[in-house]
Amino acid sequence: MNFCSDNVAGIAPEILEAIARANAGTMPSYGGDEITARVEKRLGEIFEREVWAFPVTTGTAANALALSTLTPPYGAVYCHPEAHIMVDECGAPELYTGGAKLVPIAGAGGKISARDVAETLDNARAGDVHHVQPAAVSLTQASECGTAYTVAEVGAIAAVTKKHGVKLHMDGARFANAVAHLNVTPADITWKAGVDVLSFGATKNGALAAEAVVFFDKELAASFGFRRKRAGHLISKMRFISAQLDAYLTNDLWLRLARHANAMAQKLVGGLQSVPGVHLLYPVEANEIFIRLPLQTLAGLRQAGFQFYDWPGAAPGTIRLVTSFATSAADVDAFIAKANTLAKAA
Ligand SMILES: Cc1ncc(COP(=O)(O)O)c(C=O)c1O
Ligand SMILES: C[C@@H](O)[C@H](N)C(=O)O
Repeated sequence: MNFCSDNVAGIAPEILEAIARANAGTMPSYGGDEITARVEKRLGEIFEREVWAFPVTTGTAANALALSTLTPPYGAVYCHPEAHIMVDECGAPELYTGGAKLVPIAGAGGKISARDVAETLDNARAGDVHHVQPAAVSLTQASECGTAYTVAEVGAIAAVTKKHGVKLHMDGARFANAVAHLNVTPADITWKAGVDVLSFGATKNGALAAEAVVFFDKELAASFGFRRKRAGHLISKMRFISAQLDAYLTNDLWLRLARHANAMAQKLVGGLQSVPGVHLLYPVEANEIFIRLPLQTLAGLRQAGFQFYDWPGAAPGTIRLVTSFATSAADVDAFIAKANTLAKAA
């Protein structure tokens, strides 16, 4: 069983069927099709307001291109040191913004605080020609540590960014998992709290390759289509990306898939509490678990065929376990049973 990432899971059957259904006949290309139009309308319904939505095929493209609308090339984009845009996008944000600087703001559990954002922006040397200029803050929801920002936390950060004339981006590669955990409305945790643009993720939660950059500000959205095309991310047969999002957003499939992934993570972390030598690093508020286990136990789990990442930069024995819509209760029970057997035998 593979707990490396939700990226290792397949495609939710409803989404695969939607792709096949979209394969009937011809449709206008480059997003001119009816499915793409329907997706933007559906996102408006879900977010309870008009939105400007642009499908892309990767979360990295969603993040980097979204940020390119928020900052000049001499700008500063503030994010957590473990943010995906900082650590795992190979310079795409820097490339597509024309060179903006990613500036880390530390914070516990993968989250940054309004207080630290305020202190950073208060001391950012705005107007000083020798310094990058504050332009955007990026939050990851759910975070790279498997935690979720509350509505109040997002709102407090947004109050600071707005005071400083700085935009607020949300990396929502696992947005569904956060919404499912928090039990809030998509509107409350985004634009109503002050978010300007959301990378709305679907790939990790059952899509083949589908994300949507969702703008809550028409002016910010105005240049995105050109930036997407220039980056080579305007998909000619867009209907097949949009069909994934259409199915994802139908009958709350996106939330049902995320709820299952989150429930499996809760089952897993609940079962692991009894394993001798286990140490949980962060609260489990989505579908990612960060734990430390004895190295011998980890070796035995790998020998038994379980797959998971050693977490880079963390203490020896620290691993990440990620559940998905496809994780079964039997998968979870097997991991817990094996971990217990190995730890007790050590
Ligand atoms: C938090 C987060 N943001 C963005 C991404 C980027 O997604 P992609 O790998 O599709 O570029 C990932 C990838 O898993 C991620 O974990
Ligand atoms: C790159 C890797 O971290 C990926 N974003 C994941 O969460 O699995």
